[in-house]
Amino acid sequence: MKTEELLNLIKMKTVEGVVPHNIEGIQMDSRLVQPGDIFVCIAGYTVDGHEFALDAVNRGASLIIAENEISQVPDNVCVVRVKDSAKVLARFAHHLHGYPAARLSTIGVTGTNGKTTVSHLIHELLEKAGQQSAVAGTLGFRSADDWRSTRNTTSDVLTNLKMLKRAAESGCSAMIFETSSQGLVNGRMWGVDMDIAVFTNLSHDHLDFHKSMESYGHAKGLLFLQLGQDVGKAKFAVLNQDDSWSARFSQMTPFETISYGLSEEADFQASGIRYTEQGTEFQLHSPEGVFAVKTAFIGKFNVYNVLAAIAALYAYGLEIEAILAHLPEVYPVEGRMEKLTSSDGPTVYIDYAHTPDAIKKAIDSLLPFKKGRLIILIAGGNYRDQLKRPIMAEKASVADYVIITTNNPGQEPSSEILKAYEKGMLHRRYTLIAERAEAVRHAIDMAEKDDLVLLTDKGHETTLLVGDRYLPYDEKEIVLAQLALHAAKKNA
Ligand SMILES: CC(=O)N[C@H]1[C@@H](OP(=O)(O)OP(=O)(O)OC[C@H]2O[C@@H](n3ccc(=O)[nH]c3=O)[C@H](O)[C@@H]2O)O[C@H](CO)[C@@H](O)[C@@H]1O[C@H](C)C(=O)N[C@@H](C)C(=O)N[C@H](CCC(=O)O)C(=O)O
Ligand SMILES: Nc1ncnc2c1ncn2[C@@H]1O[C@H](COP(=O)(O)OP(=O)(O)OP(=O)(O)O)[C@@H](O)[C@H]1O
Repeated sequence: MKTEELLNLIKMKTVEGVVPHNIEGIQMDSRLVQPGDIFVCIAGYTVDGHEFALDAVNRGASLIIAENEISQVPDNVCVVRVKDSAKVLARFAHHLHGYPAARLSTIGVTGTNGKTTVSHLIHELLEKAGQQSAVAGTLGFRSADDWRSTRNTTSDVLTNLKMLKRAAESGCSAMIFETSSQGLVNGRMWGVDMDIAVFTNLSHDHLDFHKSMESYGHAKGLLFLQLGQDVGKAKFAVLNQDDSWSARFSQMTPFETISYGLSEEADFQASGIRYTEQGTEFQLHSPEGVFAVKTAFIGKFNVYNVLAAIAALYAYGLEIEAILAHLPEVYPVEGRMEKLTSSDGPTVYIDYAHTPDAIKKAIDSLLPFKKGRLIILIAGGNYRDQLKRPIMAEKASVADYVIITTNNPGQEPSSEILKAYEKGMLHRRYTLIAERAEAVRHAIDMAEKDDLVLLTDKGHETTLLVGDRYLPYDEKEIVLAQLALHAAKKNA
């Protein structure tokens, strides 16, 4: 592409050196630069991209976008000084790649809990309705049989563009993005003009990053600004009627709001809910009438997730009857209330609950089936949101027995992690076990046949960060081995 065409997109700039006639591509990581590329210097949280400008030049970058002065750049390389290089990155990259977001419907899902579940439900139901779809989030990028891991829940601008292009080129009519608050604040979604924005819920998390609930809520609200202002288009905000943040998010967009929840005011309302260990049934009150709903997802929080997905698909244009016809065939993703049993042992659930609200809701979802004790394992680590730890322990205290352990302790001393959780305990029926695998084995070992064991915080993850190393870790394998041992002991 002609360099001039790109440079004309921005006004506030100072151009130094020789402007190359054409440019080949654009990178924000010097290590990926190819000859003829633009390198954009981003001041990160751990390092400053400006420090890698010379590395990029050595790899063939012909144009550098920078906020600060770059010294020692050869005369044949052009340096364009701008106010905000992250914004320039988004504008240049989307222009260079031909705006792939405009070639399909984009659906963003935000909220503290439920993003992966709702995104997965929307993706699966679209596919079952015969619409090719792609999804990007905590579990990576997925489109048909193409499944790739990603570093973040919400990827950087360039990775998003790659995924969008792949989805558009393979014929997808929709792409769903899990949009984390950090991703929104860092502008990782800039340039993606959203068609449907979905909000699940907001509760305590990530306060190490956002500092207050007010700024955390503001960050989530940025998704609704990404619907834009072109009221000539059919766009929708799908909001949780029962979460008070929804009213504020509705004010951020001119587009129609479709609400869901358990309260009667919701456009998509669930009533007469019946919980079983196999799934959930309820009556759906919708703009198209009342329907019977059957799903394999358990617990009240999943009623919300299912309603959010139905409302989003209605906004997308599917008929409610068609959505519901396929719903019983959709199963939860790995590590979300995943049930593991053995003939004479306890029932074990592996779950990804890692916020106080998720712990409470995961427990609530199991209480209707509790015959014996409920044993819960809670954990955290790596200096992540330390304020939520005692609150998680407080919520976990509803269980009959609590095992406090670590998850991805990283560089943080395990004893400090355990102490922080211990502070929130409301009773003395708990134990502290620093090593996670040992804690999991202990939870199963102490359980009887009628007991329920809820293991939280690990979910689908397959590694454990200890020190600065990611070690292989498979919670499911540990559980199955321990259940087998439990059975062998019983039969001995
Ligand atoms: C704190 C934070 O948000 N960090 C994100 C940030 O990284 P960073 O600022 O540390 O980047 P950096 O390593 O300092 O590098 C700065 C610049 O120098 C460049 N560089 C670096 C090295 C080099 O040799 N050459 C070079 O050019 C880098 O490419 C980059 O452009 O930008 C990166 C690229 O977008 C992200 O991958 C990274 O997420 C890290 C891994 C992370 O853990 N983030 C968390 C807070 C997060 O965002 N989590 C949410 C999920 C939350 C949830 O739902 O639970 C998420 O969306 O993942
Ligand atoms: N609607 C909900 N309300 C409260 N808790 C929920 C809800 N949906 C899921 N959870 C809980 O949160 C955990 C994580 O679910 P999910 O992966 O769908 O959320 P997420 O927002 O994508 O999380 P993350 O962004 O951290 O990956 C689940 O294992 C469950 O315990």
